[in-house]
Amino acid sequence: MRLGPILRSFPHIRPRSYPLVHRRHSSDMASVVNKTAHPFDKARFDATLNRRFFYAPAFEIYGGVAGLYDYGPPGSALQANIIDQWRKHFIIEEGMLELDTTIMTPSAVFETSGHVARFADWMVKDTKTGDVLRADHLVKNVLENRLAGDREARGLAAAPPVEDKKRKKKAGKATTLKLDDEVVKEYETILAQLDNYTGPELGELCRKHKLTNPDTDNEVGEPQQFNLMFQSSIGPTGQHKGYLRPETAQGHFLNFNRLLDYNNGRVPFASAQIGRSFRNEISPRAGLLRVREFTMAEIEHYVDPDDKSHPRFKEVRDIAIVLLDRDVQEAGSSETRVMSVGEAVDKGIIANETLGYFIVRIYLFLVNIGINPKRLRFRQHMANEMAHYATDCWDAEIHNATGWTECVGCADRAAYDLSVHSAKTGQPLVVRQALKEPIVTEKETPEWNKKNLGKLFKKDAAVITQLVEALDEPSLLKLKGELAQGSTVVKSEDGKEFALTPEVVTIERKVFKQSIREFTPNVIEPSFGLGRILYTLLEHSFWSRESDVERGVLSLPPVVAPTKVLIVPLSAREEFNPLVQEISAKLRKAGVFSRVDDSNTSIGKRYARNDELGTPFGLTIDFASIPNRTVTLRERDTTDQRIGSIDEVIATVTELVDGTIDWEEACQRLPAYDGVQAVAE
Ligand SMILES: Nc1ncnc2c1ncn2[C@@H]1O[C@H](COP(=O)(O)OP(=O)(O)OP(=O)(O)O)[C@@H](O)[C@H]1O
Repeated sequence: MRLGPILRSFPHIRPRSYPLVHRRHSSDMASVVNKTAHPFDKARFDATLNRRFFYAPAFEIYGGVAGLYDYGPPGSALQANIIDQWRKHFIIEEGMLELDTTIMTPSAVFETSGHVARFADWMVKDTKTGDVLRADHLVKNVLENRLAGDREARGLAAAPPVEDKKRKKKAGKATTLKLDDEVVKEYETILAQLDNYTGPELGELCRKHKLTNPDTDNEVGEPQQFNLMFQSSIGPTGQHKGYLRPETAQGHFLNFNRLLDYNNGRVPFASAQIGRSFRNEISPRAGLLRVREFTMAEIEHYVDPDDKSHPRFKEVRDIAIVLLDRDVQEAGSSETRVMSVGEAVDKGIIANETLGYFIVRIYLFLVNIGINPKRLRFRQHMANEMAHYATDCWDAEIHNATGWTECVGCADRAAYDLSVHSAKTGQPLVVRQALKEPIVTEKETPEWNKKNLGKLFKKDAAVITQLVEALDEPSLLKLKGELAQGSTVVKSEDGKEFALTPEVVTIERKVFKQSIREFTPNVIEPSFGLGRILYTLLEHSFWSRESDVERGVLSLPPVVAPTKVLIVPLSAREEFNPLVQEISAKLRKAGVFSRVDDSNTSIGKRYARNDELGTPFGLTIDFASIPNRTVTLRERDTTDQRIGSIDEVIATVTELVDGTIDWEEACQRLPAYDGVQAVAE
């Protein structure tokens, strides 16, 4: 993939900040750090996140509620740093207009947007226990399980586990059965097209393939729609229905006229918003990947429907991305291909330049914060899957222990939202553009004698005017000819006939000059779920050293790491305090977030604890530090240590955190630490 040119175009993504090609991910950690890494262990990973309080079930001491989580200190800091990068990458780099709109929304808004009628998933009920399952998830889980069982029975390499062991066991005897080749093909085809099925089709699949509730092995009933919005009421009367928003987008659209005015009446421009959204998910079981309350970051980019080119597209057109396009999925396959975004737009695979531009910008953002590009793909929506108004839609999917998960949606929503809100409220939500050259047109135009029209036709006058004004050019010409002969007849929809004469109406050819063009802009919408990104980033960053498999390391890039530097005094003796305070103050002044670990435990344990928290650098103050004013600098992934004067090391670590230098450059500045000074006690 060619990243050089694009990195030069977007200055805050510094090519030298842990260069993208050298990014550390759990899957290729061994080659990066030149040490042996232990394979990813989901159970150990989950235990580490829980122990270090990245996040935990909300209301835990009351038993918790499925799909609701609280973030602890490292999780909150990581999320804040991801948001900070998002704001720099999108809002600042692209000059977007930021919003903060309300969560509680009156019902009328979601009735108009279509959410009340259609923001729903298909659910099925266990016929005996009444347990509720999401229909498409049931099909996916059971078929994936059967395929995994088939691979096991054929003695092929076991597929990555799709569910935890307990559920897998419950999912039935089928898990170890060898399947017919045609059945395997059929299951694979169903899975490739899963998002394309309607509710009744999912019901048919359950019946045909005898798909039962994996927890109980009981049959399930017919799929029914379940609306995912949380309903509430606004005010004390209970008469004003409201909803917690399930996305932030409507808040953008309703402020369109003010935003347009703020942007001096010109398109293209984009609004951006980071905030909470709520979805009453049917059965959330996948940790942060499917929750009922989550933070979204959404962009609405307003563009001329007749010109969806993007002024900066040339900066990104050579960047290659992994695509899984619609045709491939509809043919029952999930084979991806690598293609430059320029080629994908030229060939019409991606609908337009603006959509292509945002797909690449999403890719760069994700890779910059530490997502492994080898586990990132863009999947196009299939025909049935796409909202009826959308013209093209691509999901950034990130691979993780549960498979591929949509983390960012990127859709061309056409003019749908602005048009429906405008029609409902009577407020024009349009752009008026002064034309450089006025458009001059000639057309046949009815000229009415209002006095005669009223006298002759009384209350029917309005109907007649409407009938004639609605005629197209050839019909008006025909009318003109008939009037020239003396009279004509027009017919209303209910069959009533009206005879017209030149005393009432004449048709004349007139010249019109149009100097303003009015249009409803189209909207390209990148929509990010920050919790899914945060979770997959943690997974991609987690690994264990072969020398200490019990302990994990989170190789988060410094730019998002919750704490950037750990200050570790070798001993808790008082004489270390002045240096600890001096170093802390200097790091604060340099804008580098640090923490001191002066706990009464071995230095190795303190480092190990902070490796699990993803802290990229450690500064050790030892007994030689006091007379020599030296300090050692440790890098988390390699565990290499260098030594230098306090000021030299602080300057170096500041640049490492900013991303202006990488570890190799730091090593050229600071000599290796041979351990001699530490024992000079
Ligand atoms: N229940 C959820 N929990 C966490 N994040 C979510 C959830 N639903 C949506 N998101 C995030 O919001 C983004 C935009 O929402 P969108 O409406 O496109 O998702 P979706 O298609 O409904 O997702 P899914 O098909 O997985 O339910 C998603 O890409 C995802 O990152």
